[in-house]
This record gives sequence, structure tokens and C-alpha cells, in this order.
Amino acid sequence: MRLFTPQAMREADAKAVGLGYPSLLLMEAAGRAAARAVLERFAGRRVAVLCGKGNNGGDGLAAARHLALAGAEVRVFTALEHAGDALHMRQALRAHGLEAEPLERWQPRPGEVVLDALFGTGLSRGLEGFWAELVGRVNAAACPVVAIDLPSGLPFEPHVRATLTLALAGLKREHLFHPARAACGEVLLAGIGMPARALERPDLPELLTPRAMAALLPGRPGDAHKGSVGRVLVAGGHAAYTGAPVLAALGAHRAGAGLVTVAYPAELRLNLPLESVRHPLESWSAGALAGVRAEAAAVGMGAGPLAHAAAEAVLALRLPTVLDADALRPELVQAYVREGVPAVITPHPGEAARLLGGEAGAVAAEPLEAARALAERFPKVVVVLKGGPTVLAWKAGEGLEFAVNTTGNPAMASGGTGDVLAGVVAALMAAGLPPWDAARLGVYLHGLSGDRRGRVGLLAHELADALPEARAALERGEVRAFWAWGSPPGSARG
Ligand SMILES: NC(=O)C1=CN([C@@H]2O[C@H](COP(=O)(O)OP(=O)(O)OC[C@H]3O[C@@H](n4cnc5c(N)ncnc54)[C@H](O)[C@@H]3O)[C@@H](O)[C@H]2O)[C@@H](O)CC1
Ligand SMILES: [K+]
Repeated sequence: MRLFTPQAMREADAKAVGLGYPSLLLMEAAGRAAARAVLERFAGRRVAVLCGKGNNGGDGLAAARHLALAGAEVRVFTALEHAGDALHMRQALRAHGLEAEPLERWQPRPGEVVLDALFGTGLSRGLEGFWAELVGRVNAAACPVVAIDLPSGLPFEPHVRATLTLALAGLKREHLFHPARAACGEVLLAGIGMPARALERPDLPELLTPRAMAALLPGRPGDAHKGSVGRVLVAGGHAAYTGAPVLAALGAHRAGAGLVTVAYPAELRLNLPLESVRHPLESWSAGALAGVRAEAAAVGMGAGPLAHAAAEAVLALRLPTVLDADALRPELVQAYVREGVPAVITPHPGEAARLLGGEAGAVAAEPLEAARALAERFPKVVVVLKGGPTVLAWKAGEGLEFAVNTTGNPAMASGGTGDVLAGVVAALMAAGLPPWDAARLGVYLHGLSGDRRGRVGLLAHELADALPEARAALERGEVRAFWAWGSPPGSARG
């Protein structure tokens, strides 16, 4: 499943029509789905449908007919200049004896649900004048708002703030990325019968789905032993940050590592899990880690000023490595590129800005572009740009792989969760997954764990402890994407 842009969705629409699929069927399916969403979530409520002049308005006109057919009390307000499919929908509505009023006449009524079909993906600039004022009135009305495709006005200001948004045919950036995501409220996806061939776009970012991620889970053979299912080396620790390597070790254990060795400066007292192997060091000199048996490593967690030496010592082992936190320095990542050692980097926007030589604010505002820039700067390194949502990119050869996570929530924004993630990804690489697969699955499981336990105040070690349960649910096929109809509230929010 891919993440669409409005332009890509228009191309899919055109492709469907090119395949002979009548566009009116898409609009009819969109209208029916919107009516269903309103009826399911707001049974028995009166509905005011606000329709714009484009195809989004046409979807609204179709929805109004289906709502009326289902017995709902509906008022329809619309722009007057319809053409094409939207005009057919207006005629169909009229054939059922329903007359639309001009939009200017709409006044909110208490308890009524507003179905926002003013604008979808067709906006080229921000709304002004009458339209901006109408959006303001929708937001000021104390009514639940269901938006068709997108809350009207997005991606610009002003825009409608919806309670529920019904994404049509595919998810678009606004349905996942801040700040637009906040305006969408809950997001559901309606397939609307678009032919699968029309939606095939390998060039667009992959959306991590439960089914695709479950298929990546490494198996656990019957004759498994602790040396055969993946051994992880965690290297880090500094007087001011003694928790970070401990949380990375915990993440690795909870993600299924057979053995976790933690290398750290000998003068530190680390409160390591009983199950971890301790490897205290007098210095991070070359050869300090000789003899450690591991298939993957995680380095940087709380290593502070010693990060460089720690990362160099780990690099000498030539293991697939997660570089996190203090190890996220351009010269270190370049060393992995130069040596051809597989690496995954896990920066937050601030660390990404440091790697790119830019501003954290710019990275956070354009995470897809920032992840792409990092992947191009560090070829063959898998980039995990943490955020809401986390974006992954990887320049393997000529092409660029791109993925967007769909799990996780703001409650996970607390100290230590990133250390847990580093350990999880390292454990999955140690279990034999290629770095790109380990990074995608690791990020997905980490977010899923947060979604299943996610309350503000959840501690990083509790998140790690919830991993086995999250993984088991994914394995059993019990996880539903946040956009799936019938998802329990709070499941796998992107
Ligand atoms: N897969 C698809 O592509 C499908 C799309 N459909 C619907 O079609 C929508 C897109 O339809 P359209 O492309 O007609 O676009 P919209 O319905 O979003 O709006 C287009 C209209 O807004 C006007 N407009 C653009 N910018 C404006 C501004 N700043 N101020 C005032 N007016 C402005 C345009 O001139 C045009 O009349 C989707 O969001 C979806 O709801 C569905 O009907 C079915 C299938
Ligand atoms: K809309």
C-alpha cells in the first residue's frame, strides 16, 4: 500500500478511466461510503451536507442521497456551478425529491452532524473570502464534522477541523503527517472500487501495513538455541546517561535476541537486565571488543563524548549496526559507508539536522524530503527518521526505497523510547533480517507496542516489556491498521 499525493491520486483516477472504469462509479462508491460512515458513527442524528463545486461536492451529493435512502434526516447545501459527474449526482438527488439549498443559507443546528464535501484534493491555494468564512463557521459550530477525503482547505490555512475523515481510494500525506493530521481526527479508508492496477505506484512511499509487517517476522525454529536466534552487542554508556544502554539491551531482549552483550566503560554502574552479558571496558581502544560474539550491534546510546571511540571499536567488528544518538555524526556514518558495513541510522529531527547541516525545524516540517536527503547523503545506509510518523529511506542502488510507519503515538515522546528502538532493530538484524526489513519491522513493532499500551506516562522500559505481546498479536493476525473500518479506538495509529 502506498502513500499518495493529490497529484498521484488524480493520475490513478485518470488511469482507472483509461482502463474503461466509469468515474461516476467511483463517485457513487465514495458517496455511499461517506453515508455509511455517518450512519455508523452518528446513528439517528440529523445531517447537513455541505457540497462544493468540484468532485468532492459530487461525493457529498451522492452521500446525501444515500443518507436519505437510509432514512436519515438530511439538509443539503451546495454551490451552484456543477458539471460532469457532480452534476449527475445533483440530478440523481433531485430525482429522489431532495432539493439542495444554496450554501449561503446554511446555519448550524445543535446536534446536527456536518458532512464536509466542500473541497478535497483539488485545491491549488488557500481558501479566501466566502469559502474561508464558511470554513470558519463550520469550525465554530458545535457539531461533529465528517470530512470526505480531506478536511476542506487542507493542506492550507484555513481548513476544516474534522472529527472523522474518510480517505478515498488511498491515504494521502495529510492523513498521516503533522500538522494536517490533527485536522483529520479519526481517519478511515474507503476503497471505492478503484481498480488495483490504477493504484500501482512503486515510486510512492510504502505504508507499513500489519499484513506486510507480519510477513517479515523472523521464524523461531523448533531447534532454536540462544546462539542461533541472534546475538546483539550494545555499546554505549557515559556517567550522565547510564540508562540508555540498559534500555537498548532491554529492547533487544524483548525483540527476541538470544543473547545480549553490553559493552560500557568499566567505571559505570549499569542497572542491566539480569539476562544481559556484561562487558566492562577500560577504554574503547581498537580491539576492546575482540572476542564479543554477536551478529549485530547498536552503538551510541548515551555514549556522550566517547561515542566516536565506541563507534570505531564497533565498526572494527564489521557487524550490521544501528547508529543512534551520540553516534549520529556525519564522519561516523561516512565511515560505515566507506567500509561497506551495513548500517541503520535512527535520528530524530535534531540529529537529522546535525547530519545534514540544517535546521531541526526544517527537517520536522518536511520529513519525507529530509529522509530522502539523508539516504542520498549516506548511500546504502538505512535511514529511520523518527517522528510522527517515522519515515524510512534507503538508497540501495540507483533507486530509492521509501516507507512511512503507521503505528506509534505522541505518548511515546518520552526519554528512552529511542534507545529501545535501537535495540529492537539490532535484534531483528541479528535474527537474520536485512537492514531494510529489520528497520521497517522494528519501527512498526515499537510503535505497535506503544499503541497497545500507549498512555501518557508510559515509561520506555514498559514499552519494551509490551513488545512480545504486540509481536504475538501481529503474528496471530489480530492487528488492524488504524484506517480499517471497525478498528478498536487507538489501534495502530499512524
Ligand atoms: N480517486 C479519485 O481521484 C476520486 C476522487 N473523488 C473526489 O474528487 C475530489 C477531487 O475533486 P476535484 O479535483 O474536482 O477537486 P475539489 O472538489 O477538491 O475542488 C475543486 C474545485 O475547487 C476549485 N478551487 C480550487 N482551489 C480553490 C480555491 N483556493 N478557492 C476556491 N475554489 C478553489 C476548483 O476550481 C474546482 O472547482 C477528491 O478529493 C474526491 O473527494 C471521487 O469523486 C471519486 C474518485
Ligand atoms: K472535504
